[in-house]
Amino acid sequence: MGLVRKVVCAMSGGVDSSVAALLLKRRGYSVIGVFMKNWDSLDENGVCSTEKDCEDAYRVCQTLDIPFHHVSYVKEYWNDVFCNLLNEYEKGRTPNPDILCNKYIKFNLFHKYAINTLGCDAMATGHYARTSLEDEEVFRQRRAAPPVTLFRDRFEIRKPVRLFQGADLAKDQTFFLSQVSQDALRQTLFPLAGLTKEFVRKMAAEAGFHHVLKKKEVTSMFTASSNHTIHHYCVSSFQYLEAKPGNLVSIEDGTVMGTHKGWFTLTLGQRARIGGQKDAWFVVDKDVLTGDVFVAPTTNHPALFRDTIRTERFHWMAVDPPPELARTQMLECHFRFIHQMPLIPCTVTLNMDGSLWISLSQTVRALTPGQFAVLYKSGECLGSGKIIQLGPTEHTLQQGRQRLQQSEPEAPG
Ligand SMILES: Nc1ncnc2c1ncn2[C@@H]1O[C@H](COP(=O)(O)OP(=O)(O)OP(=O)(O)O)[C@@H](O)[C@H]1O
Repeated sequence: MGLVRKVVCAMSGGVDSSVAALLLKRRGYSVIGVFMKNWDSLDENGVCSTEKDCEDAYRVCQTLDIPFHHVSYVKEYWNDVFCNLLNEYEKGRTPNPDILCNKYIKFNLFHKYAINTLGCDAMATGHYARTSLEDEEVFRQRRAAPPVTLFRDRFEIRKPVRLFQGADLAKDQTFFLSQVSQDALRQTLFPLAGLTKEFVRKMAAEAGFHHVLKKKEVTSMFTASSNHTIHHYCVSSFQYLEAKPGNLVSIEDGTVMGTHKGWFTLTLGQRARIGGQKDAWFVVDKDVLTGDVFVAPTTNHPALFRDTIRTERFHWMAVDPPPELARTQMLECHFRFIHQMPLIPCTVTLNMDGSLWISLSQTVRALTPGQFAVLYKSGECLGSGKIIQLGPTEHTLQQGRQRLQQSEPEAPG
């Protein structure tokens, strides 16, 4: 193998990927900056924000004196991500476009473009995340091994590459990377792995990237800090779905409280606007067959809380389930289904079909089908699986207990 030191840096025109490119260059790699266009969108002034971001990425490349390319995945994004979103909505689920974009576009098509078309040895992004290979590189770099050795090892190491949280836990983005393939992970560098956002901003200022520092935090097309945020961004997809109006039904006594324009416009835990009601009501369930959306009064109603979910076949970052799970069918680890939500201890059971039952140590509000259950153990992101089934809510359990008490025969005497 000849000298393998070419790296494509995915550049969004934001601070993080600009500093990622700067660090790669300082580490002695031959860097190519590439901007990806996934979506045609106009801001409130009718300006295409994608073009502005592309221009910003180009200016950073000029400052760094590295080549710049741009690629369009608008068609592929539409087919692989957007249509996937529409399908999920039709099933009554709330999807996560960011995770799907990383899986199908950035760490699939873009990865292939970097390796096969541009002939590079690796790709890099400005994500705050770390892989096990990065650790080994750091170890070797301490012994002053040249980059050529590092890359050769990268291809020759057989053991699976693992994904870890980066040094800045407040910016941890492993949640969004939890569906990425082993092949792509093996050939990806995360130059910001050991840095904090604060330090990255300082580096950007020192490097003269003032135009990217001035921007508001640039994010991928959708960045979701909560179920509702994702949902808000996805509203644009509703125009492509057939409106399916139905009733808003009280979970407490079955009373019809009002109507809705289509259940896909409502997600679990979201406030349902019901005319004539003094108090706030929240979506707790949907019946895809009848179109009924069930609602409950108060944001902390027991019908919103549950502690068990089932996922689709789970995607393990390291390909196979952890040995402990394969051996005993059980694993103690941590769970999150929303980016940056505090990790919750859980017990995981592996099913024959590769799906998981996840039992949480506490009830969680608005666990939502379509979202991804992401698992962590000691700072490692183990992977994720789409939530497809929910366990009983506190409300169902309370009702069950009441019925049981009512049906119990009176004690004799
Ligand atoms: N349009 C794009 N073109 C090329 N790469 C992109 C694009 N959007 C995102 N990326 C890559 O994905 C990484 C994560 O993007 P995301 O927007 O989720 O996070 P970010 O922390 O705001 O990153 P940045 O500050 O670089 O925009 C970016 O750092 C960049 O490497």
